[in-house]
Amino acid sequence: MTTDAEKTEAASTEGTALVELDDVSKYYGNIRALEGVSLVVHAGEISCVLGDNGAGKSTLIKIIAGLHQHDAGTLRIEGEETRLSSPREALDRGIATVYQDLAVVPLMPVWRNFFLGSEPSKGTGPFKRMDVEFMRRTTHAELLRMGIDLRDVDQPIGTLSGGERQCVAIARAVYFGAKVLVLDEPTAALGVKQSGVVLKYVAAARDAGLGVVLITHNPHHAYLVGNRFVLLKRGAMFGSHTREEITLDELTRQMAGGSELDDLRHELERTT
Ligand SMILES: Nc1ncnc2c1ncn2[C@@H]1O[C@H](COP(=O)(O)OP(=O)(O)OP(=O)(O)O)[C@@H](O)[C@H]1O
Repeated sequence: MTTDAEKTEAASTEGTALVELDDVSKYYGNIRALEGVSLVVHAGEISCVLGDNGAGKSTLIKIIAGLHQHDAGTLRIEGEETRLSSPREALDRGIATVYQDLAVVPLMPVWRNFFLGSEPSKGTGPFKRMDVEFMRRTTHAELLRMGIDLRDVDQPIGTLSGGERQCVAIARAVYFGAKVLVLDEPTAALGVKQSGVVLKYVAAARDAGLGVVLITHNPHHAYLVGNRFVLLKRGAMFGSHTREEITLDELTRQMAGGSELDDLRHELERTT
């Protein structure tokens, strides 16, 4: 029997990838942050990047988000080879990044955070004629569309749980037209229940046709929603699998597989 994830993958892989990293490397001086890393992100799919501390996950995000440029290899966006020179350029090309420490203003209402940067007082872009009631209604409706019924959008966003704040940030990116969502450890600081809420929300964004890059160190979270899995360690890729190619047990084993022993050996070699 074909699962929903398999059907989504079969349909989406027919088109050009939204984002593709091919054999990408990045160095900070002598430090190898990434070497020979490849990743593909299709519409309607979640590509997970797994790795422990120092694996190169943040560096990979920064290349896709326009904060850093790669030193070697190729970045393609919708088939076109490119280098992103700023976060603004990444956003303009439909790539929205939601960082773990969300850029929200805790004392501002949820709806104001949702529309931050596009309020009527600033008169920017197509939103200059928006009124407050419209923004309140839209914030509520957009969250509800993805399965979150937030009754009071006037409450300060700081009163929401970490998981709910993540969902508001994701809903905002979707509403403002992102094609690709890059999520930096969205469940890292959350308990099981809140992680479930966020992962369900991420899957809803995927099902709405977005391509998602999910950065995580948790193979269970990745496997619950992911279509592809790239495994990083000390900047190098040590595995790249589609969902059909790997079981959760195998993914967990590969992530845990001798990692402590490897790290100890690495430290020993470095210091002797
Ligand atoms: N600006 C920088 N200058 C020098 N070295 C850096 C810089 N940023 C990252 N590094 C190094 O590059 C490597 C990869 O770091 P990166 O932050 O991308 O890993 P990570 O997987 O995100 O780690 P973590 O989960 O701990 O945040 C590490 O060895 C790190 O020390």
